[in-house]
Amino acid sequence: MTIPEYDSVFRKKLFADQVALVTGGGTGIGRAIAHELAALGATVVVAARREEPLLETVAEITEAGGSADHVIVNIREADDVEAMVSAVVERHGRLDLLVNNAGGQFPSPAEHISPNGWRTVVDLNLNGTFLVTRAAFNAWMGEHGGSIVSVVADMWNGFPYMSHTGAARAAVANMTMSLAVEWGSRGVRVNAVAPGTIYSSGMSTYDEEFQRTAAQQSSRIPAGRVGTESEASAAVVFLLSRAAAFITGETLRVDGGGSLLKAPMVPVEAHRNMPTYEGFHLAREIPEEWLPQA
Ligand SMILES: CCC/C=C/C(=O)SCCNC(=O)CCNC(=O)[C@H](O)C(C)(C)COP(=O)([O-])OP(=O)([O-])OC[C@H]1O[C@@H](n2cnc3c(N)ncnc32)[C@H](O)[C@@H]1OP(=O)([O-])[O-]
Ligand SMILES: NC(=O)C1=CN([C@@H]2O[C@H](COP(=O)(O)OP(=O)(O)OC[C@H]3O[C@@H](n4cnc5c(N)ncnc54)[C@H](OP(=O)(O)O)[C@@H]3O)[C@@H](O)[C@H]2O)C=CC1
Repeated sequence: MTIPEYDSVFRKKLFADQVALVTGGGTGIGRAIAHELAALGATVVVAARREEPLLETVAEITEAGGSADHVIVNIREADDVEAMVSAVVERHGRLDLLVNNAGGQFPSPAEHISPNGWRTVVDLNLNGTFLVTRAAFNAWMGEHGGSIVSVVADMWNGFPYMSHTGAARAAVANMTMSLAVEWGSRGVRVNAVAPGTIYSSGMSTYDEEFQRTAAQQSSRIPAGRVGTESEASAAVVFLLSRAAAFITGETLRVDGGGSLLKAPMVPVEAHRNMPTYEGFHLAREIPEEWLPQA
């Protein structure tokens, strides 16, 4: 299927002569970011574990008149990451823009997450993001400057059934602030985007019930709906661009206001398993009708 050139709201040659690396750039949000950056003049390298989606995205971008290629990488492997960043700099002579988009997790009650399941999700979303960021800084940006945006998640106020990824993404938001301070003097801006529920290819990795709940809960947020891949991409592109030249260390929410009025994605059951504390013998007893009707 021929797809038309990406219809970005930003101006055409915004990233002319710049080189961008987008991890997870073969699918979903990453694919949209790769398309948008290429449509704005960047040479885009997409990177992930599976070659087929990467090749498809590269072919689409090329067909639309953009410049792109791909690298196979598992961002959980430090050697892979070093090789990926070296390949980008060797092939294209520079690395101006980095989008840490690769990531993911599985929904699970915390008590059922195995030690290895926890480690894997933290390894992917926190350690992998750090490894790629560090490699990009050491190979190019530390000397020449650059702009980095990491995709995190709506982990504000906790992330039930997603405790592993919530912890890892909150850590990335904190790392973003640390690196913004450490690397400001090197001309490197470091920001993040925190999407709410985005109707992306990633959603189909979840079972039907999870997807149904996510859609239903999203209709109860201020925007009244889920978000699109392009809405996430536009925020990433803005933060990468010179329009955000005075923004660093920020995590921008792209969630239709959902994090302000969070509709829980898991049922919160009525119960009486948290007894009250009475430290004062004249304390008023809570009337029966104010207690949960289990
Ligand atoms: C509203 C939603 C907001 C967010 C949306 C999105 O992010 S959309 C984007 C969505 N896109 C993505 O998420 C894409 C990227 N995500 C992924 O590739 C996987 O989710 C991954 C991060 C677990 C890595 O997978 P991998 O194949 O490389 O890992 P592995 O096979 O080596 O397993 C390692 C450990 O994890 C355990 N385990 C794995 N799955 C489950 C499960 N369902 N249940 C329980 N446990 C599970 C597995 O059992 C093992 O532990 P064990 O048995 O040794 O104790
Ligand atoms: N959709 C949503 O509602 C939300 C998404 N996000 C985050 O946005 C990002 C993009 O997600 P989305 O597009 O929706 O989903 P996708 O599942 O389509 O994207 C995840 C991408 O990450 C890549 N990836 C996963 N593990 C690795 C790895 N170890 N090394 C290299 N690449 C890897 C995958 O490619 P491959 O498997 O080939 O390696 C894939 O391209 C993710 O970080 C996701 O968690 C955050 C909040 C909400």
